[in-house]
Amino acid sequence: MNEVAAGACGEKWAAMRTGATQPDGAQADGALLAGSPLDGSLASGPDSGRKRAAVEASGGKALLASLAPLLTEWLPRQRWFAGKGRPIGGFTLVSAAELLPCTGGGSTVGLLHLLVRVHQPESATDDAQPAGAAAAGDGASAVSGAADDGGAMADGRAADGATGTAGATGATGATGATGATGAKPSSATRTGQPPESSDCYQLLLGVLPPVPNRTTSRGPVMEVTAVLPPRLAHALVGRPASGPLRGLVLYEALADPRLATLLLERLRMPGTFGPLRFLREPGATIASGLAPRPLATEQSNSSVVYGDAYILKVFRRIAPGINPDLEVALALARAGCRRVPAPTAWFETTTTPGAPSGTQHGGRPTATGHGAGSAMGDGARSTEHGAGSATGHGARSAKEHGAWSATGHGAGSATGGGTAGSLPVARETLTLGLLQPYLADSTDGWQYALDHLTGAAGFARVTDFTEAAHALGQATAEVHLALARSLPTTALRRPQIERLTTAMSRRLDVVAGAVPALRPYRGALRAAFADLASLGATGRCWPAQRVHGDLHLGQVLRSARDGRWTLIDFEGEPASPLAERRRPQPVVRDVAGMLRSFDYAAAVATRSGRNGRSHPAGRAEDEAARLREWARSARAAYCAGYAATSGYDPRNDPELLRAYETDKAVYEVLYEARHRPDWLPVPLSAIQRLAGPHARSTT
Ligand SMILES: Nc1ncnc2c1ncn2[C@@H]1O[C@H](COP(=O)(O)OP(=O)(O)O)[C@@H](O)[C@H]1O
Ligand SMILES: O=P(O)(O)O[C@H]1O[C@H](CO)[C@@H](O[C@H]2O[C@H](CO)[C@@H](O)[C@H](O)[C@H]2O)[C@H](O)[C@H]1O
Repeated sequence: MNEVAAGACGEKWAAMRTGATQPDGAQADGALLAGSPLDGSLASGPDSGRKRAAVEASGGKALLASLAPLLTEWLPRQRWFAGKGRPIGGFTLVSAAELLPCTGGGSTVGLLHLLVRVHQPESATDDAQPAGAAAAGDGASAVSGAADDGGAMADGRAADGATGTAGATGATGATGATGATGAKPSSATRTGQPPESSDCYQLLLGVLPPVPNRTTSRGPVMEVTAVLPPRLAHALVGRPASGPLRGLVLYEALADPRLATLLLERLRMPGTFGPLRFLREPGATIASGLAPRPLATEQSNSSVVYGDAYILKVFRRIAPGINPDLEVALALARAGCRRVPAPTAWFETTTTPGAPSGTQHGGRPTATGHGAGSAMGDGARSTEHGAGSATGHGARSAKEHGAWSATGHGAGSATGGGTAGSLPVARETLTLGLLQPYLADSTDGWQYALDHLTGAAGFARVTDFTEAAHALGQATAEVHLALARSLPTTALRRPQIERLTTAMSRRLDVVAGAVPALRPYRGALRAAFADLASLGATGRCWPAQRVHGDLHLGQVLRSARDGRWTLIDFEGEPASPLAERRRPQPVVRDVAGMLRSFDYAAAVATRSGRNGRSHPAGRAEDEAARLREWARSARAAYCAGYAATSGYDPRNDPELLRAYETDKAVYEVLYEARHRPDWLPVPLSAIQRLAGPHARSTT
């Protein structure tokens, strides 16, 4: 099995395959496996393409083929997997790196870092646009120079409608394998194939070595007896039946304190490791020896808390470009805003434009196109960041973005055979993880609100929450003011408002196409967008700026000590393309998000009942009225707090607010359908109300 070695990367995988435990009990050769972790030089250099090609032909392909059945079964069960309800058609290996050697010869656990593109048949939901952001495009362009066609595609899809196969490059990986964007439905249909889309996910897998369980005259024999200890049983991914990791046990690495600790160590001592770069904010220090614990909470990514001092968020669905969670938090922290936990450290990788086709398993072969587009394929406007490393992401860096956006990732692959370097496609940073101070004495707003609503000890009075909501409005306004000072601002005039409302309507159509329960309300909901469009047509103009983008009660932390609110998670709507999330938008977008969240909390409390018990029939109505009143007073207090700090009361913009609330509820229908189907009735109950005859008057 050594014959595949061509370049260090290939050798590595060949060695792994040689050394991997054989099912027949043949002895693994530990010496072959004891090499140091993959060398950063593999990620670049003159012959990296040759190495990549070799690996694609060998280890990467075999690895992916062996992981495919496991991932097909395991991924849909993950909270963070955004493709629930659609079959998985295939995978592309975007990058692979051993943070710890993963072969079976040693006695210690391995750690495998993967970026894997998951191909799924297209559903109507894949066309869903984040309406608010799309509309601000013109304004954003005025600042950043980015072109705006009002039609950015969802993550993972090429922008060019003529693209027959998706553009493909990869994050520079230790395997050098590349990822492929999914083909657009229209083009795929043209090729006679069912349309598909794809998303790139970050996986961190622990690799458990086999244990010696037999001794012969030649020494101990490794057999496939590796079993996860009971404390990690829930983290099992599976056991590959073939390939370089054949017979080893793979599991979710973040569940294992040893492996979670290793990640923190990498962040403590910044540097390049294979395709990964670990960076630290200048001046920040990170203590060692902090015990990790995975966070068990409702979230779209995966987080680990270290010794109650730090929290590391490992992003799951990876899009090209700096993640706004890092970008915005850095900008705010560097501008002196104390309402966000200042980023301490982060890790990232870089896409490689023009790399050869990816290592693909399953799905259609055409999905690994040869275009010069990005493997991460965030649509035509996803290359905004240029080659800037995360260290260069200063508070004003957004003003410099946009230079490459007009080239469009999809464009290079229009022929299905764009050549590397033939287009000025920038290398892009992909933010993979973010370490921030952990606010141990805090409760997130969602829990805090539910405690009030369900009458948990000390939280019984409905009125208690209004004070907190007022303070939350003030905190939101403070952050908005700081964002307006630090990052680009613009104005939304008639054309942008038209685009905004068109995008909102389009998102409504797409989500209704995917979630039948939404369909009966479509016409009535559209009225909210039409009212805003009419106002825009009269010449009304709204300021736009960088905002949080997905503000809700789960994104705010309240200190138990002094009631102070902190805002977290500036990632924006995870289901929306990154380029759109980074656009200036009206602050009302965030306000609407929070107002929807008060409604969500009341609806969830209604569903679960006080203290988790259902109500006697006679009291159910009283209780529903109490919860409605809770949401109404929280809403009023929040807006009043916002006005007190900023001088702008969002309630004075009822059309804008209603349009954004409606759009948010539509987004929530899609989000819940994709991530938490059980929760779908929550946004649907709001949809009913927003579509009802009183909707205009209740804003
Ligand atoms: N700095 C922090 N301090 C304390 N808790 C935090 C911090 N950051 C996040 N959390 C907790 O983790 C949860 C998920 O974090 P979030 O950034 O929203 O993740 P995701 O983007 O995956 O949804 C939050 O609701 C909060 O409970
Ligand atoms: O926190 P994320 O950035 O991952 O946001 C996504 O997931 C949220 C749920 O975790 C989702 O928020 C919805 O549910 C919340 C309660 O769990 C509620 O507070 C929000 O108001 C509601 O929108 C969010 O929409 C989604 O983007």
